[in-house]
Amino acid sequence: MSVLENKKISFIGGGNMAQALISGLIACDIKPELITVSAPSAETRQHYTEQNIKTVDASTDPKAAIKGADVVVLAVKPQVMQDVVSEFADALEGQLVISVAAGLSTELLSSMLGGYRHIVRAMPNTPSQIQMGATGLYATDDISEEQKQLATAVMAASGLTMWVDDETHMHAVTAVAGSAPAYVFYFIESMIDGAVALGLDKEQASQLAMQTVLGAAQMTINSDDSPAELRRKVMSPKGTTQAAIESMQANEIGRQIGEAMQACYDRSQALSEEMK
Ligand SMILES: NC(=O)C1=CN([C@@H]2O[C@H](COP(=O)(O)OP(=O)(O)OC[C@H]3O[C@@H](n4cnc5c(N)ncnc54)[C@H](OP(=O)(O)O)[C@@H]3O)[C@@H](O)[C@H]2O)C=CC1
Ligand SMILES: O=C(O)[C@@H]1CCC=N1
Repeated sequence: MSVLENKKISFIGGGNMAQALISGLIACDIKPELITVSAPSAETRQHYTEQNIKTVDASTDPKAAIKGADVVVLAVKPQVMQDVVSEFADALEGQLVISVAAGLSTELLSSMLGGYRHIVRAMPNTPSQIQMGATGLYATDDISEEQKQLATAVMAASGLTMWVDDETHMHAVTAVAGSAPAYVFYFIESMIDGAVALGLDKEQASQLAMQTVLGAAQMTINSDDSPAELRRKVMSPKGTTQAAIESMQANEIGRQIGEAMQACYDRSQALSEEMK
């Protein structure tokens, strides 16, 4: 029997990340009737009503999503987290709380929730929408093995899950998973622009770039070779790929990606400081 069987899961916030995770749950045959979304705007609520998901008007009845829930997923922006959770913190009665907010530590979340301790921190990414997500998870010693299994099941509906045992590693998870789809989209955008500059039309350029990234990513998963070895197998000596890779190396693209990830990591740390 699935850990999620008959579990009621409430989402506080119904934006991009909530929708991605809900899509995963529904694809795993979780009944929409067991899911509730709390959001202030009628437009967002309507979007979920159309999927047969229960909704709650966060501005008039913020505690309604908490009552009877087994799991409460906090999916609002870090900057509004304190205001949002203070509306319902005193209604929590042992539910597992999973926060997907960037930067906010379990200690800070606990203090925002008036000392509540059943909190798991998760950092998913938007490919969760197609069950191809990658989620890092962290729990304090207050979380039982059963609660960890429940948190794993909620997030695994959308893809890969990985627990870290040092909370500071959640900043690195954000840099390599949470924010990282955006780097790949940016890379694809740039490849399309490059191919258009070289004379292909946009449709041709898009199809070739997207299929190439998909194929290369799948190869890194299926192959016993490391990404570096796979790269070398494309590079014929004095061939076309060598010319491209040498251009990238001359421009220190690898170092620049590392710097971008450091900026992501630093911003994740700074968010936590700003919210204190
Ligand atoms: N987007 C991503 O790729 C990722 C995001 N995250 C984290 O997920 C969280 C949400 O991000 P994202 O989904 O992108 O943000 P969005 O802006 O798409 O969604 C935020 C949601 O919060 C809702 N909201 C605002 N005020 C309240 C309130 N008082 N009560 C209930 N809901 C409220 C909004 O409601 P309404 O629609 O009605 O305005 C909206 O649905 C953030 O903390 C972010 O760090 C984590 C990993 C990846
Ligand atoms: O950009 C952000 O802050 C959020 C967290 C990770 C992905 N999106």
